[in-house]
Amino acid sequence: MEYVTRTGFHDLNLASRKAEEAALRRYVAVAWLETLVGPLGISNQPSEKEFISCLRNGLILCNVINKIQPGAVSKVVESNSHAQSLNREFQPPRAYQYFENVRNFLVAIEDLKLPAFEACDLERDNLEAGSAAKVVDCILALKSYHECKQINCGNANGYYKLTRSPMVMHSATKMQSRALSESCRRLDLSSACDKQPTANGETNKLQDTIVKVLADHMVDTKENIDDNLLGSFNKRNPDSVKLLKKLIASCFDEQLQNNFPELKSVLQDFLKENNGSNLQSIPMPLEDVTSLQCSRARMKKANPNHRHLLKVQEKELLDLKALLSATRREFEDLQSHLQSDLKNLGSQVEEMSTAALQYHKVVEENRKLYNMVQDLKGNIRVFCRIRPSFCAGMRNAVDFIGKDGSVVILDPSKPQKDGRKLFQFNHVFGPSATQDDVFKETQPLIRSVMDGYNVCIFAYGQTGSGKTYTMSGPSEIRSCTSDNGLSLPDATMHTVKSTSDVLNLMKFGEVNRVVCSTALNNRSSRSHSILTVHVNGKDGSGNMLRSCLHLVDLAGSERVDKSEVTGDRLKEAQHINKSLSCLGDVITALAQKNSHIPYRNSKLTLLLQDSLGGHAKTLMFAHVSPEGDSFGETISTLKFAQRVSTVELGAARMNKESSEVMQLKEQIENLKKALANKEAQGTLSYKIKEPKSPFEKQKATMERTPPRTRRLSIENGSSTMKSEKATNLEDRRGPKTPSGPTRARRLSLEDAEAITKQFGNLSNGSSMMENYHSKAPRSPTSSSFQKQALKTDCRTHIPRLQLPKTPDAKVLVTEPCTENRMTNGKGSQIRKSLRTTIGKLISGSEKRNPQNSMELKSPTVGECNNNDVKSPLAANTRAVRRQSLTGIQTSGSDRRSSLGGKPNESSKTMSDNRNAKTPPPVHPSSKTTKRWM
Ligand SMILES: Nc1ncnc2c1ncn2[C@@H]1O[C@H](COP(=O)(O)OP(=O)(O)OP(=O)(O)O)[C@@H](O)[C@H]1O
Repeated sequence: MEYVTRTGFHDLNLASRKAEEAALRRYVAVAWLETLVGPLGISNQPSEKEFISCLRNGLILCNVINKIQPGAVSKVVESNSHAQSLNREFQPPRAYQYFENVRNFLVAIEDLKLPAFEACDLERDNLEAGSAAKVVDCILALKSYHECKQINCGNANGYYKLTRSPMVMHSATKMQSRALSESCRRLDLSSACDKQPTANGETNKLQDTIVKVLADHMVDTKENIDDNLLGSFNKRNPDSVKLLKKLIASCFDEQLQNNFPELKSVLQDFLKENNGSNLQSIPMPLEDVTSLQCSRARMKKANPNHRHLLKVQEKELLDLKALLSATRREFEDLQSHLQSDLKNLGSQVEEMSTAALQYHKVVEENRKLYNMVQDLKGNIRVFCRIRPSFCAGMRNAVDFIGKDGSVVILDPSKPQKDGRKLFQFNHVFGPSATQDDVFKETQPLIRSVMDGYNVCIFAYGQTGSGKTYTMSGPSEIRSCTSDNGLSLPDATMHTVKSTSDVLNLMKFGEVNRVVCSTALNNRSSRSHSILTVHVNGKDGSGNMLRSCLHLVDLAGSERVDKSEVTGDRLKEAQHINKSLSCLGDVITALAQKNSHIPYRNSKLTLLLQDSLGGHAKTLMFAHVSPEGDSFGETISTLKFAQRVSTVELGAARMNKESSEVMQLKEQIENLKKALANKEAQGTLSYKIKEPKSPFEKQKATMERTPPRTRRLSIENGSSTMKSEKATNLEDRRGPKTPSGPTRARRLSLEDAEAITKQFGNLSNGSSMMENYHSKAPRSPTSSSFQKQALKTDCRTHIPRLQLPKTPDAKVLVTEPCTENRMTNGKGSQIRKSLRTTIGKLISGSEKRNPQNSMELKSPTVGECNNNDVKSPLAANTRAVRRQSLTGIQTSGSDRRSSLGGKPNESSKTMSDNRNAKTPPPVHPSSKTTKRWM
């Protein structure tokens, strides 16, 4: 083993020395040639290849020999650049011409008896071993000859010495070649190895392997391992990289890798820098340890900045690694935080949804409780408002206003004690109360409207007491219309979406309201004004809520002797007072719980029937003027208000329609359509002759529905213009007619009811507004009386079943006949389904909407219908039928009768039907008219 190692080093030494010597000789030869012919254009330490290339054209050689021995080569083929510039057509010499140069040079050399070489030695790119050395020897021999000739003054024969030993030349040119020697020595492996003691067996083994590979390489390439090799590494010469890889592959094994980690890292860095290859993919990187150590030492010396940079970079790398791991940790923390946050969020959302559900429940509960409180407070409430006095010097009739709703009125003409009268109301607004104060107290009722209750707010009081001011606000926007330009337009309904829509509509209504100056009020309203806001909405469960708000600004009662009105104004005053007197009668009857309530005596009371005796919530503003001379009117007003406050209304009821009812209605509509389609197809041949004239119509109706004629005779009988007999008849029928909510009203507002509304504080909910406008009072016999019939029931928006007016109704009437003629069973099924559905609807929630069903009158049905009514003339069947059509409840009613009776009395009244004895009618103009006029 020891032997092998020594041999290896010997070979390496030899090869290295040979290579060094060859390089040195080339160096000397080039240096000498340049002294004679100038720069050769190659490095001073040329490789063999470079050296040969430089001499290949023989030009330098010829010039040199001609300088030493003038005329040795007589003709030299030149590539003269000067000649090129003069002659544009100059052609560069061809290769064979250059060959002449070489040949002539070699002839001259032979003549001088100097060692020559072969011309082909200059021609090959791949040099054979020793071929370049021959050229170098030749040149160095020529040099010696020249030197000798110089020493012997031109005679060199026998004195020159062939300097084939490089060591001699080395010593001779020691000073010049110091730099080259240094660089060669750096890679002189043998000398380095000699200095490095072997650390252990593995190091020796590694060294041997490296030396062997390098020696082979040097032998192969005839080059020493010098800076050229390093240069070629830097130029990424594939040969040098191949060498390196060979070294790595052949010498480096796993164990060595572990023993020389530093070597490995340096080698990796080197390859990365110079070849871009990744040593990870190279199985065993290797470098001579000694050489590596030398390199590193050199690196330390030559480039301390790099070392520093490397250290800094290593440090940065470590920092980055630390940062990376810290970031990873942070990322993991964040991830876990995110997870927990998401969990929390989920649970919070769950909680929120639960809370939302709870909230809805609480809101619902709150609504119930709120309305319960309202019920307890009483569904009819009375507020008194006293307007500011206009006469500063006059004695005030209002003596005291208590915060508990009490007010003391003082008779100015009587001594203090006797003249004092105490009244108690739900609230009293003094002269200083603002509209805001009033609204604050009124607002809860608005909320009730949104909850589905019907609400009526009306202002009552003598003329000029401030009714319009309360209902419409301080804005004086009313316009006076000329006396003869009055009109009574039909009530119209408009969709409103915002407060401004409402206000615009109010302005529109105000224009139509008659206002004129009297001795008591220079802007006296000559009509009642009613603004109705219909609210439709859906609650959370999909139930439909329908409600309405009546805002009623009554025309003021006035003593005509005081108001000093004449002509049309006088007529207006009479009608105003008459309708107010009717209102008083109704209130009195309600307060006394009479079985008969004379709603029909006036359009006003008919209009307010639902509010006064139904299931609505009612608020009355009693307005009084504080002046002493109004004492009488004030007392009247307050007494009336007191009476109103004693009225017990039935429990307010929400107008809620379940989704089931809605579905049934929809079903009915669909069935109606299907039936109409059937008719259109001509399967029904029987048709009822349509009455043409109004008289015929009426007659037809009478014939078809004799009993209902009376119930539906509101158009005819409700007018105060009817004969007293007729009025009394109507009054008698009063208790027998359906109660408020079960009745559809057809009104002809022939009275002095110019109706205009104002409602500015509803801010949400979709609503419909009806404006009821009426002319100033006309003659009761006016021909327009019939034309101006208005439908005013707040619930009239529920889709109607106007069967008698539609082809469907006809079908119902002729049902048995048509059914017999049906050729297929489809129509029959449809009708059956329709009847079932209608039956369900009527007997269910539809009881609240009698107007839908009241028009389902078909007296002949019983006679013809074989399917549903077995005995058409049976009284009980008709009663049931009538009940279902009119919505009158025969039993089970838990509400107080709107007619003032008790629940069981009510039902008794119903069951007693028309045979019930009613109290004698109270003529509206008997007492109260006097009181007001
Ligand atoms: N609270 C009040 N504050 C200030 N002025 C008021 C108040 N109430 C009424 N007025 C004024 O009194 C006058 C009469 O009021 P208003 O027209 O409202 O009475 P009215 O009862 O509607 O009369 P009529 O029945 O004749 O129409 C108006 O000029 C009005 O501005």
